[in-house]
Amino acid sequence: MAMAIFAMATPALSLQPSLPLHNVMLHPCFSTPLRFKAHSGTGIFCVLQQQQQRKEHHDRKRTGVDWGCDPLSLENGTLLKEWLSTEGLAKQKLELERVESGGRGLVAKQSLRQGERLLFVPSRLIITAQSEWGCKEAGELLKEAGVPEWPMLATYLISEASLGRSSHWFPYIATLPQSPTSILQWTEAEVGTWLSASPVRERALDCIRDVTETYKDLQATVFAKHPQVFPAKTYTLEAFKWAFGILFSRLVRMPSLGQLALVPWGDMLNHSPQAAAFLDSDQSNAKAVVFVTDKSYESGEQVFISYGKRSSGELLLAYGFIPPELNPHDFVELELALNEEDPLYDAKLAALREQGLSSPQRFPVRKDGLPEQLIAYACLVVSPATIPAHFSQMAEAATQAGTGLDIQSILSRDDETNAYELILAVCENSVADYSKFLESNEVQHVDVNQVGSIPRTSRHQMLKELAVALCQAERRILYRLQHILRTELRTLRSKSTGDSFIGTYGKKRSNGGLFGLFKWNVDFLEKY
Ligand SMILES: C[S@@+](CC[C@H](N)C(=O)[O-])C[C@H]1O[C@@H](n2cnc3c(N)ncnc32)[C@H](O)[C@@H]1O
Repeated sequence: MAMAIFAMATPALSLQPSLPLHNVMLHPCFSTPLRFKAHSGTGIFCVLQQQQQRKEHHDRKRTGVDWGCDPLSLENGTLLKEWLSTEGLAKQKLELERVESGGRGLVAKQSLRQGERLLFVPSRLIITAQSEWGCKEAGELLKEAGVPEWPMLATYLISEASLGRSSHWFPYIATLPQSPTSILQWTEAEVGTWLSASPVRERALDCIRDVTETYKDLQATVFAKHPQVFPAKTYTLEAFKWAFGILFSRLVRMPSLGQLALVPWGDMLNHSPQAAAFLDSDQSNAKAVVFVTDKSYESGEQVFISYGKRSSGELLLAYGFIPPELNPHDFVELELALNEEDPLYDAKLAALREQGLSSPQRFPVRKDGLPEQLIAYACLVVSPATIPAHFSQMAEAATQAGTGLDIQSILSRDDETNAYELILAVCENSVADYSKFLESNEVQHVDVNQVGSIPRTSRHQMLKELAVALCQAERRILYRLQHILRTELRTLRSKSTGDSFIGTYGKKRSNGGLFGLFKWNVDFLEKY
C-alpha cells in the first residue's frame, strides 16, 4: 500500500529525509518529482464510452467522485473476489471481513502456519503503468506527453473509473473507497491547525501542494488540450485527489519486479507495525502476487502485512491512520541551524553547502538514539575552530554516518558540552510545542485508543484523534532524548576540566566522546 508492503513491497510514499541517514530506514516517496512538463499530443476520441459513462453516472451522487464505495462495504468485495476467481484467482484461505483495525481487512478462514504462501493474484490482474487503457487515446496522449508513473497511474484510475461497467477494472474500482484516507483528505487549513506542533505539517502541506500542482500541470499541458478525451467534468482536481489518495494508500512497489502496482484483493490487507510480511511477485513463478505469513494465525484472526518500516507520521500522510500500538519505526525530526550572529557563520555555511546541506537542517531521531549526523551538525554549529578543514570534516560527518571523524580531536570537552546543550535546547523547545498542543482545551480529553477504528464519530473527531496520536508518538521520542541528554550533560559537567580548545586538542577522552554516547541501551526508558 503505498504499501510498503511489498518489499514488502516498498511503500510508495514516505517522509523524504533531506539526507541519506544510515540509521533511518525510509522509503522512496515520489522518487521522481510529481511535477512534470508534458509535450502536446494529438487527440482521438472516446465519445461512445463517454456517453455511456455519462448515462451510467447520471443518477449518482453529485458530490465528490462518482465511483468507489463506502469504506466498510463488503458486498463489493465479495463481487471482486468472484470476478477474480473467474479470471483465475486460486481458492483463498482469506476472507474479506469487517475488522476492528482498518474497517475492512482479510481474515484467516482456517488456521495458517508461519511461512505459508497466500494470495496468488495473477500478474495480469494487477494494475501497473503498462496496463492497457480502456480509452486507448487517453493512454497514448499521456505516453506521448511523457507523463511520469504516478500521475500516469492516477489518470489511468480516473479514466477507468469514469468508464463505469465498460471498464475491465469495474469490479475492482467498485471496491475502492469513495473517500480514500490519506493526508489529501485534509485541507491545508486543517493541516495547519492540527499538525502545528509536528514537523509532519510541512510534509503534509508539500504533499497536498505537489498533488495540486501536478494536476494543474497535467490540466494545462494535456487535459485542456484534449477535452473530448479528458472531459473537464471528469478530470477534476477532486478526482485527481481521489486517485492519488488511492495510490498513496494502496500502491505497492514489488521488490522483485521494481514495479509499482495496484493489487486487487491483496490491497485489502491491513498494516501492522509488528508485521514483517509483504507482497511480492512469486519468485518461482513470477506470474502471481503472493505474500508469506510471518507468523501463524488462528482461524478468524485478521492477517496483517507491513506497509514498510514507517513512522506514525508517514502512515498518516500516505494511509491516513496511526496505529494505536507502539510503533517501533517512529521517528521525529529535529531542526538545527547555524547561529547567524556567529562570526564564522559564512565559513560554516559554505562547508555545509559543499556537502549539500543547509541551515536550518532537519534530522530524524528515533527512540534508540541520536543520529551521528545530527551530533556532527551540532558540533559544527558550536565549534570555535579556526581551521576551515575542520568545518568541512564536520559538515561531511553531518551528511553520513561512519565517516570516521574524530570529533574529540577537533572539539574541547566544553565545546562538546555546548553541542549537547544545543541539541537539548532544540529538543526542549519542541517538547514544549507538543505539550502546549496536547494540553490545549481542544484536544486534552481526546482518547486515542480508537484511533485505528473506522468509521469514526465525525471527521472533526477523526482529525483530532490522529493529530493527538501523532503528537504523543513524537513527543515520546523527545522525552527519551531529553533524558539521555540531561544525564550525559550531568556527567560531562561533573568531569569538566574547563579545558580550552587548544588544551584538549588531539586528546582522547575517557567517555568515548559524543559518538560513543548513544550506544547506550535505553530500554529502561520504555516507561515514556
Ligand atoms: C491497502 S488499504 C487496506 C484495506 C482497507 N482497510 C480497505 O478496506 O479498503 C489501506 C488502508 O486501510 C486502512 N488501514 C490499514 N491498516 C490499518 C490499521 N492498522 N489501522 C487502521 N487503518 C488501517 C487505512 O485506511 C489505509 O489507508
